[in-house]
Amino acid sequence: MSDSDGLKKVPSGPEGRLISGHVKDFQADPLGFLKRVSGYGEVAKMRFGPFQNVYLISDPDLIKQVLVTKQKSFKKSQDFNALKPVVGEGLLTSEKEYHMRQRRLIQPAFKKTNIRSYAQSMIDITTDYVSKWRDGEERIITQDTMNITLDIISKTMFNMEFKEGYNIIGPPLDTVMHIAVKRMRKLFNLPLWIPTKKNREFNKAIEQLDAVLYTIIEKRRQDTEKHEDMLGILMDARDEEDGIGMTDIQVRDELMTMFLAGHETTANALAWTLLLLSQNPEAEQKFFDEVDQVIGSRSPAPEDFMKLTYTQNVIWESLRLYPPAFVIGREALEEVEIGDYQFKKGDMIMISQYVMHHKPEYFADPEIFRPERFENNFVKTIPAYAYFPFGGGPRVCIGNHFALMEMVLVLATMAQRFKVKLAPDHSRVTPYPSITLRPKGGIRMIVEERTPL
Ligand code: HEM
Repeated sequence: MSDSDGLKKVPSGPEGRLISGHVKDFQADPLGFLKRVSGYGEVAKMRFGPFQNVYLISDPDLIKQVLVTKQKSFKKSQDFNALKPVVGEGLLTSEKEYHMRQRRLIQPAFKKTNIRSYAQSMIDITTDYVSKWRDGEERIITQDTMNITLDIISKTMFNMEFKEGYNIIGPPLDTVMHIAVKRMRKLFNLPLWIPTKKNREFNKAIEQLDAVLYTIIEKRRQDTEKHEDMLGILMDARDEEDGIGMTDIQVRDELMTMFLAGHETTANALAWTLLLLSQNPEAEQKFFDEVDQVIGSRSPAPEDFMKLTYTQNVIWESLRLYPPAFVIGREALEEVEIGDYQFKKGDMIMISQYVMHHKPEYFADPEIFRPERFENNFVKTIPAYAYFPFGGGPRVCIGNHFALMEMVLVLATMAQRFKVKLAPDHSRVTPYPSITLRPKGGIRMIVEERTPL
């Protein structure tokens, strides 16, 4: 059986507006809207603008088909084009053979053994950062986690120190991100060569970032010493098949991609985790007990990561409730069957980690923060792609191990000295879906000194 759209099974969905379809509903409350739409079934239909059909897929097996088994029939959704002026043809935005080649070249920088060597920087940066915290002071914790993760990515990528890194890259990166998010959300953007105020601001910030990155690359090209940071690994990488390395433009695109993909996601996850721990005293106590038992009063060490198993589960549970990447988009490159559904070339597919991670079929009491649920290989007991904070298939997050290790070590290093609690006059913290899922308006917390056992 097939309907007029050529679909074998016919998805339903909410009534949309005549011209704009569901764009306004999505923009007004992306999370609430996606949750509502998923109620229409494993595949639900929406429309963005007059002609763009969009389907939300909320079944683990169908998700696996899109991300893994039939991934060749899809490309990343068009909204990623808004990021191209920033990240060029970096891993996040490139496609097909080009993407596969870049991924092969970059993968060694993320091998577990290499990530281990970044672990000490993660600990040192956090230790140094929290050494300036004062007992009882109120801090904007979302800003702190952003500073720490930006510092970590600057240091592990090209050995750049925090002040240097943040002062020159932070402000233009903020401008670029702010405008890029707006461009991603709009149905239509004026081309960047039209000199509107926003376009001029955007282009200027990109020029500033480029100036910094090309100077660093140029310096490295002239430097004969071997460097163990990510930039060193990227610049030394040679393709197994043709023996060719990356051009300066490719290195620049990949560095910008790592900055963009590699700090805001982790910063938000850390901020959510600190909030969740402060709201769940039992879990918080278990977490402190583990940190005290494993690390005590000595300096944290990279090997502690493997022993901090409860802390790892705290992170998994936080990524479940507030997945920083809350939705993945794909566009069909050709007619393709997914389960009993047939999609047409140009159809857009949405897959939402936020929706899937809150489903009671897979997660009992889905709104409750319970790190223990991840014990005993829990993820293996639910269908693959019911839980996937880092995506899946050939485009799975390349920084997944890096991020997990970073979050565990940052959290444990902080907890060794401080406990945080929400500022008493704080209103309820709600998620704000920007490119990543941020705590709306930031989080202010009081930091209290604690003494490890
Ligand atoms: C909690 C932290 C993080 C989360 C939740 C996260 C999530 C994701 C997800 C869901 C994707 C797949 C997007 C898609 O399929 O469309 C992705 C891709 C990517 N992530 Fe992450 N990420 C995190 C941290 C990082 C870090 C620390 C780095 C780098 C140091 C990084 C670099 C990348 C890159 C380069 C891609 C593109 C990979 C490709 O397409 O080949 N991410 N990330």
